[in-house]
Amino acid sequence: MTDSSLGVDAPAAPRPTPRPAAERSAVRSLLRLWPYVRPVRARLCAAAFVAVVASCLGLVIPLVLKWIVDGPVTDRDTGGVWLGGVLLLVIGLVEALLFGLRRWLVARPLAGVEAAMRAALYGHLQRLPVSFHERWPSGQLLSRATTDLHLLRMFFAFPLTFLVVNGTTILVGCVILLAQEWTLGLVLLAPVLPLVLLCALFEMRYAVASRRAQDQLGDLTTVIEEAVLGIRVIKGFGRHRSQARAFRELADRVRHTELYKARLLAAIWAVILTLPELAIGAALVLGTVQVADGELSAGTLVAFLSTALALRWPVEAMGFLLAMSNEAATAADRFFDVMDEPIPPDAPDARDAPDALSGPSPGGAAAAAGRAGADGLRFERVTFRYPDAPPGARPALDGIDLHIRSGETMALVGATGSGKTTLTALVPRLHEPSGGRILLDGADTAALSRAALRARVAVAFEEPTLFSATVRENVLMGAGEDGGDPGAGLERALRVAQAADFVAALPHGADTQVGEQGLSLSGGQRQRLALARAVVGRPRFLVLDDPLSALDVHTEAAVEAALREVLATTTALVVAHRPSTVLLADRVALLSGGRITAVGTHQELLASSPEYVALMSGAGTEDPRDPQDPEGPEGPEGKEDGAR
Ligand SMILES: Nc1ncnc2c1ncn2[C@@H]1O[C@H](COP(=O)(O)OP(=O)(O)OP(=O)(O)O)[C@@H](O)[C@H]1O
Repeated sequence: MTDSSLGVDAPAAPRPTPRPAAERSAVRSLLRLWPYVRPVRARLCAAAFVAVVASCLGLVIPLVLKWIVDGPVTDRDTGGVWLGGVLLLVIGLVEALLFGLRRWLVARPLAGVEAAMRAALYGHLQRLPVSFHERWPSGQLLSRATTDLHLLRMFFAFPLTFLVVNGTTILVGCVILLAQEWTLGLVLLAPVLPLVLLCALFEMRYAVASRRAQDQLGDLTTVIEEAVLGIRVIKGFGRHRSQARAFRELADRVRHTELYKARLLAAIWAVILTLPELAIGAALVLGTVQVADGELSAGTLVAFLSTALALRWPVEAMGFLLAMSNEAATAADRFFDVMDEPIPPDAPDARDAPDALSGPSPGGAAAAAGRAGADGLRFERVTFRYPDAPPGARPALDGIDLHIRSGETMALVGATGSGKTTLTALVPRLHEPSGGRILLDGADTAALSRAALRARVAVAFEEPTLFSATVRENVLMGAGEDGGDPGAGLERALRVAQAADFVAALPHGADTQVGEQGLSLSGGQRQRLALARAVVGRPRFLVLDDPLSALDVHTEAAVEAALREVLATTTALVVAHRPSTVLLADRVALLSGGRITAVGTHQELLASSPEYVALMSGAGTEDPRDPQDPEGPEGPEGKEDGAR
């Protein structure tokens, strides 16, 4: 996610580069949507058929007119004229009814198609790895899930049908025109070739502009979203003016692109309107001369011109239909940009695969922690490099060897940027190690399905995220499916996290809606709820990334006292910055420059590691490594090797 909350220059958020226009085919892009349209194909075809019939019925009107003019009018037959009038009325009514039927046929199924595509996109986004979400601006994803899918529904409902309907109507109309008087017909058809060429040129240019506009709209969505989420920072630093300027610049870019699109559309529309009008004018002059020479009946000329005029709307609408189809093709490309992102392969589900961790449910963690053969959490030569790290930079984690015995609590201590958060994120496989392996009770995490892994490992991050749901729902998110009595679990978790009192004081207790990101709660309250979520499922392995950083000293002491009870029955890795948190642990691992440089009890490290002493006294807070330096400050041999 980009941080442009305080941006002054309205930087365009990074986004995947679209394919060059030459490689792109609007038809190919739209054809990829077939699997989603397939279930409603019968309805769509029926709707298109009904619309074709309705539209072609409109072409019968000139033929009736010809009959009225050459027949009853010439013969001064009033009854015949009335009959013709009634016939025209009936044809008009049937046409209107058929168009209404078309709309009814597509409305509901297409809402279903849009919902199915949105569900597929959402499901895919949930399964994509964290590295994808770090790379993609959230606004780009939001605009794909909303604006682009809406454009696609509009395309199925309107342009898709009417490209077929209008195409068929124009074809049938041309046959009627040629059949009535082929010389006049040819005059009318003269602009077809230049029109087709101009439309192709328009299509190419409009496709590029339309992609640009939709991407810029995504960037704008990102800025709006960040401005809303970061409203406190913006107000706090008085940056609303620069923020508004940044927004205006981006909005201006969108406006320019939209104006360019409008100019393109106006140009093609002018051509589409003018050329056929000129042709109709020429045919009118030629036809009148023919009628005057007696080569053509007046009725035929009336019918001919009425047919030509009836074809005006189908021809004129082509410009809009092509523009809308192009926007839909762009929306399809943007949809598939996300859907084509590969989901990392997962091991078979624990139910199907032999699972080295099979045994008690998460609720039986106590037994598991102490049971014979349980090996705890083991890192073996684990290396991790962020995909977007500068080339030549040292990996964030480098050859980590660490063993947390079953039932043990290990504190992870290190300067800012030393890799603590990265290491904790590898356990639930939020990132995949670049090398080495991580074992849970002897089972390689890479061989476990993500579902099985996450049922056993619970995490609480320093930055606690709460969802717009009740306290109960937020906390029970951490309970397994088979987590026993959720009420009792919730109570216990809230008690451990010292959250029971403030939750009871909320207007509806645990059923209080905590709002988007829990903004109505204090940082410490949110952190305690996140901690409750981590412990509610009685996980066998607990990973806590500095979970008490936002608490005051008294609350922290109370949480620690209650947390001891939980930690006694689980295998835990706890990132700690303060001595009070470190004291929760049996042993401490010191992480420095992405390497474990010492392991021991708090007292042992105080006696043996000056870096640890500095960290605990608050003196050393910044990791000394230079990300560009491949060997780090002490070179490859310079570290104490006390990891095992
Ligand atoms: N998404 C990322 N892409 C590239 N590099 C990253 C990314 N996230 C973190 N890093 C880098 O990896 C290193 C370790 O970061 P990490 O967040 O694990 O440190 P930390 O020890 O948890 O720091 P802190 O105590 O401040 O939370 C840092 O140099 C950081 O700049």
